Amino acid sequence: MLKEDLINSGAIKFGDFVLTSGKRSGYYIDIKSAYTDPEILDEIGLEISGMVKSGKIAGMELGSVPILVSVSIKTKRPFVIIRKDDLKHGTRKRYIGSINLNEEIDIIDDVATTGGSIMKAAEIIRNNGGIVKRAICVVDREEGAAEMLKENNIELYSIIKASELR
Ligand SMILES: O=P(O)(O)OC[C@H]1O[C@H](OP(=O)(O)OP(=O)(O)O)[C@H](O)[C@@H]1O
Ligand SMILES: O=C(O)c1cc(=O)[nH]c(=O)[nH]1
Repeated sequence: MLKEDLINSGAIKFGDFVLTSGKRSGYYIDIKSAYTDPEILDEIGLEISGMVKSGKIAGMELGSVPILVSVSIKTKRPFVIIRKDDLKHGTRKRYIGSINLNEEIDIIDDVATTGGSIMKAAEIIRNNGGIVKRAICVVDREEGAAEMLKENNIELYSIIKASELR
Protein backbone atom coordinates (compact mmCIF):
# COMPACT_ATOMS: atom_id res chain seq x y z
CA MET A 1 0.00 0.00 0.00
CA LEU A 2 1.16 3.52 -0.79
CA LYS A 3 0.96 4.65 2.84
CA GLU A 4 3.32 1.90 4.01
CA ASP A 5 5.60 2.41 1.02
CA LEU A 6 5.94 6.12 1.79
CA ILE A 7 6.75 5.38 5.43
CA ASN A 8 9.22 2.60 4.54
CA SER A 9 10.94 4.72 1.89
CA GLY A 10 11.78 7.38 4.50
CA ALA A 11 9.56 10.02 2.87
CA ILE A 12 8.41 11.32 6.26
CA LYS A 13 11.23 13.35 7.73
CA PHE A 14 11.37 14.92 11.18
CA GLY A 15 13.25 18.13 12.03
CA ASP A 16 12.78 21.86 11.63
CA PHE A 17 11.48 22.65 8.14
CA VAL A 18 10.44 25.89 6.47
CA LEU A 19 7.54 25.21 4.11
CA THR A 20 6.76 26.95 0.82
CA SER A 21 4.11 29.07 2.58
CA GLY A 22 6.75 30.32 5.04
CA LYS A 23 5.19 28.24 7.85
CA ARG A 24 7.53 26.11 9.98
CA SER A 25 6.92 22.44 10.62
CA GLY A 26 8.44 19.66 12.69
CA TYR A 27 7.95 17.23 9.82
CA TYR A 28 8.18 17.14 6.03
CA ILE A 29 6.64 14.69 3.59
CA ASP A 30 9.17 14.25 0.82
CA ILE A 31 6.99 12.78 -1.93
CA LYS A 32 9.47 14.11 -4.48
CA SER A 33 12.26 11.89 -3.23
CA ALA A 34 9.86 8.94 -2.74
CA TYR A 35 8.56 9.00 -6.32
CA THR A 36 12.05 8.70 -7.78
CA ASP A 37 11.36 5.01 -7.06
CA PRO A 38 9.36 3.89 -10.13
CA GLU A 39 7.25 1.48 -8.06
CA ILE A 40 6.08 4.34 -5.83
CA LEU A 41 5.50 6.69 -8.78
CA ASP A 42 3.46 3.95 -10.46
CA GLU A 43 1.36 3.46 -7.31
CA ILE A 44 0.73 7.21 -7.05
CA GLY A 45 -0.14 7.39 -10.76
CA LEU A 46 -2.57 4.48 -10.48
CA GLU A 47 -4.36 5.89 -7.43
CA ILE A 48 -4.70 9.36 -8.93
CA SER A 49 -5.78 7.97 -12.30
CA GLY A 50 -8.80 6.47 -10.56
CA MET A 51 -9.73 9.83 -9.04
CA VAL A 52 -9.45 12.11 -12.09
CA LYS A 53 -12.77 13.26 -13.61
CA SER A 54 -11.91 16.02 -16.07
CA GLY A 55 -10.53 15.44 -19.54
CA LYS A 56 -7.28 17.23 -18.78
CA ILE A 57 -4.94 17.46 -15.78
CA ALA A 58 -2.62 20.25 -14.64
CA GLY A 59 -0.18 21.07 -11.90
CA MET A 60 2.40 23.55 -10.64
CA GLU A 61 6.02 22.64 -11.31
CA LEU A 62 7.99 20.86 -9.85
CA GLY A 63 6.28 18.46 -7.51
CA SER A 64 3.31 17.60 -9.70
CA VAL A 65 5.22 17.00 -12.93
CA PRO A 66 6.21 13.29 -12.64
CA ILE A 67 2.70 12.54 -11.33
CA LEU A 68 1.10 14.38 -14.26
CA VAL A 69 3.23 12.38 -16.69
CA SER A 70 2.36 9.08 -15.00
CA VAL A 71 -1.39 9.83 -14.92
CA SER A 72 -1.29 11.14 -18.48
CA ILE A 73 0.27 7.94 -19.81
CA LYS A 74 -2.15 5.74 -17.84
CA THR A 75 -5.35 7.64 -18.67
CA LYS A 76 -4.35 9.12 -22.07
CA ARG A 77 -5.30 12.57 -20.79
CA PRO A 78 -3.19 15.52 -21.91
CA PHE A 79 -1.58 17.64 -19.19
CA VAL A 80 -0.62 21.24 -18.49
CA ILE A 81 2.49 22.22 -16.52
CA ILE A 82 2.23 25.60 -14.82
CA ARG A 83 5.42 27.49 -14.10
CA LYS A 84 5.93 29.16 -10.72
CA ASP A 85 7.05 32.34 -12.54
CA ASP A 86 6.72 33.86 -15.98
CA LEU A 87 9.31 32.65 -18.45
CA LYS A 88 11.53 35.62 -19.38
CA HIS A 89 12.72 34.10 -22.65
CA GLY A 90 11.59 31.66 -25.35
CA THR A 91 7.79 31.35 -25.51
CA ARG A 92 7.41 33.65 -22.44
CA LYS A 93 4.42 31.50 -21.53
CA ARG A 94 3.42 30.78 -17.95
CA TYR A 95 2.28 27.28 -18.83
CA ILE A 96 3.14 24.36 -21.09
CA GLY A 97 0.27 22.63 -22.90
CA SER A 98 -3.11 24.01 -23.92
CA ILE A 99 -6.02 25.51 -21.98
CA ASN A 100 -9.20 25.82 -24.05
CA LEU A 101 -12.15 28.12 -23.32
CA ASN A 102 -14.57 26.53 -20.79
CA GLU A 103 -12.51 23.35 -20.61
CA GLU A 104 -12.59 21.64 -17.21
CA ILE A 105 -9.19 20.72 -15.80
CA ASP A 106 -8.34 18.76 -12.61
CA ILE A 107 -5.32 20.03 -10.67
CA ILE A 108 -2.82 17.55 -9.25
CA ASP A 109 -0.16 18.15 -6.59
CA ASP A 110 2.07 16.02 -4.41
CA VAL A 111 1.32 17.75 -1.12
CA ALA A 112 -1.31 20.28 0.00
CA THR A 113 -0.50 22.38 3.07
CA THR A 114 -2.15 25.81 2.82
CA GLY A 115 -3.45 25.07 -0.69
CA GLY A 116 -1.67 28.18 -1.97
CA SER A 117 0.12 26.35 -4.79
CA ILE A 118 -3.07 24.65 -5.99
CA MET A 119 -4.91 28.00 -5.80
CA LYS A 120 -2.19 29.73 -7.84
CA ALA A 121 -2.44 27.00 -10.50
CA ALA A 122 -6.26 27.35 -10.51
CA GLU A 123 -6.04 31.13 -10.94
CA ILE A 124 -3.77 30.76 -13.97
CA ILE A 125 -6.08 28.16 -15.54
CA ARG A 126 -9.18 30.26 -14.83
CA ASN A 127 -7.52 33.45 -16.14
CA ASN A 128 -6.84 31.59 -19.38
CA GLY A 129 -10.45 30.46 -19.85
CA GLY A 130 -10.36 27.05 -18.15
CA ILE A 131 -12.65 25.72 -15.41
CA VAL A 132 -11.30 24.21 -12.17
CA LYS A 133 -13.63 22.39 -9.77
CA ARG A 134 -11.38 19.62 -8.39
CA ALA A 135 -7.86 19.17 -7.09
CA ILE A 136 -6.18 15.90 -6.13
CA CYS A 137 -3.08 15.57 -3.98
CA VAL A 138 -1.08 12.61 -2.70
CA VAL A 139 -0.95 13.87 0.88
CA ASP A 140 -3.22 16.45 2.49
CA ARG A 141 -1.40 17.84 5.52
CA GLU A 142 -4.79 18.99 6.89
CA GLU A 143 -3.60 22.54 7.53
CA GLY A 144 -6.43 24.46 5.90
CA ALA A 145 -6.02 23.67 2.20
CA ALA A 146 -9.39 21.89 1.80
CA GLU A 147 -11.27 24.73 3.52
CA MET A 148 -9.52 27.51 1.62
CA LEU A 149 -9.99 25.76 -1.73
CA LYS A 150 -13.65 25.05 -0.97
CA GLU A 151 -14.20 28.78 -0.46
CA ASN A 152 -12.84 29.15 -3.98
CA ASN A 153 -15.15 26.46 -5.42
CA ILE A 154 -12.49 23.74 -5.59
CA GLU A 155 -13.03 20.33 -3.92
CA LEU A 156 -9.78 18.84 -2.62
CA TYR A 157 -9.32 15.05 -2.79
CA SER A 158 -6.32 13.20 -1.39
CA ILE A 159 -4.95 9.67 -1.37
CA ILE A 160 -3.65 10.02 2.19
CA LYS A 161 -4.24 12.45 5.06
CA ALA A 162 -1.19 13.42 7.13
CA SER A 163 -2.95 12.20 10.29
CA GLU A 164 -2.93 8.68 8.81
CA LEU A 165 0.85 8.74 8.52
CA ARG A 166 1.56 9.30 12.22
O1 LIG B 1 -0.24 23.97 -0.09
P1 LIG B 1 1.00 24.81 -0.12
O2 LIG B 1 1.16 25.64 1.14
O3 LIG B 1 1.13 25.62 -1.36
O4 LIG B 1 2.25 23.80 -0.04
C1 LIG B 1 2.36 22.68 -0.86
C2 LIG B 1 3.26 22.92 -2.04
O5 LIG B 1 4.62 23.01 -1.57
C3 LIG B 1 5.45 22.14 -2.32
O6 LIG B 1 5.98 22.77 -3.43
P2 LIG B 1 7.23 23.75 -3.41
O7 LIG B 1 6.74 25.17 -3.46
O8 LIG B 1 8.15 23.40 -2.28
O9 LIG B 1 7.92 23.52 -4.79
P3 LIG B 1 8.54 22.29 -5.56
O10 LIG B 1 7.38 21.44 -6.01
O11 LIG B 1 9.23 22.94 -6.70
O12 LIG B 1 9.48 21.54 -4.65
C4 LIG B 1 4.51 21.04 -2.77
O13 LIG B 1 5.00 20.41 -3.93
C5 LIG B 1 3.22 21.77 -3.02
O14 LIG B 1 3.12 22.26 -4.34
O1 LIG C 1 4.20 22.91 2.56
C1 LIG C 1 5.20 22.50 1.93
O2 LIG C 1 5.98 23.26 1.33
C2 LIG C 1 5.49 21.04 1.91
C3 LIG C 1 5.21 20.24 2.98
C4 LIG C 1 5.55 18.90 2.91
O3 LIG C 1 5.32 18.11 3.85
N1 LIG C 1 6.13 18.42 1.78
C5 LIG C 1 6.39 19.22 0.74
O4 LIG C 1 6.94 18.76 -0.28
N2 LIG C 1 6.08 20.53 0.81
